[in-house]
Amino acid sequence: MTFSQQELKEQVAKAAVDYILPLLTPGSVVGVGTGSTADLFIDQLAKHKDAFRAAVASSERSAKRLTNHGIAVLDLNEVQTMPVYVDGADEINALLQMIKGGGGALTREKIVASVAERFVCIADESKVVAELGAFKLPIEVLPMALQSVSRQVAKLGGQAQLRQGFTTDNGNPILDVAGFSVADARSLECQINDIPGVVCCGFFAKSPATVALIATQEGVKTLTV
Ligand SMILES: O=C[C@H](O)[C@H](O)[C@H](O)COP(=O)(O)O
Repeated sequence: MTFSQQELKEQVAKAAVDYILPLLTPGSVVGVGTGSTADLFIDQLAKHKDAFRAAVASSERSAKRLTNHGIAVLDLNEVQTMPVYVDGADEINALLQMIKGGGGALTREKIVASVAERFVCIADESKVVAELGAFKLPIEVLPMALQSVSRQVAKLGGQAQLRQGFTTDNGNPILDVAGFSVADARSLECQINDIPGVVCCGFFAKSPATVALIATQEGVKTLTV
């Protein structure tokens, strides 16, 4: 029997809830990511509403899904710490460094994750890569800096393309950048962050995941560094 990608995502969403439940108390706030895998995690988390107090969402989309399940959603400014942040990824390597932002939520994801004690990445095995970079790197940019950032990105070896018809929850456009050589994702993340006008880039390399739960045809595997 071969599991579909959707079934693998469902399996890892369930595994994520099993993983985080021992970390929660009735007063805990859970950090919640964005995307199709995070959606399934929210659906599973909703079965355990008594195990925690509330959630902080990394997007309007996730906030709505949480609220629809009757889970209280707090503004991040109301929260000092969270035991865990759970989110998907577009790519993840053996160091648990990721590319995120395929859904455009990268900036809020990075912010919410930074407040949590652990980042639990949940993904199906198609997201695991030897080297980051086949997935175009999303960069959230201030509108006035689209062209200047694109030129700076070209100097770093990337070809930037505006994500058409899309603005983030913060009201900004996204550049999707192909062609980077990503031998050192951490260094490249810092270089991109330093470009004036960049709000956030989709590398999560300086602060990788704490643990990755990866759904495979042989079951959910737990990866740590
Ligand atoms: O902005 C979107 C997020 O970074 C997602 O975590 C990422 O795109 C993975 O999404 P999915 O679980 O739908 O593949």
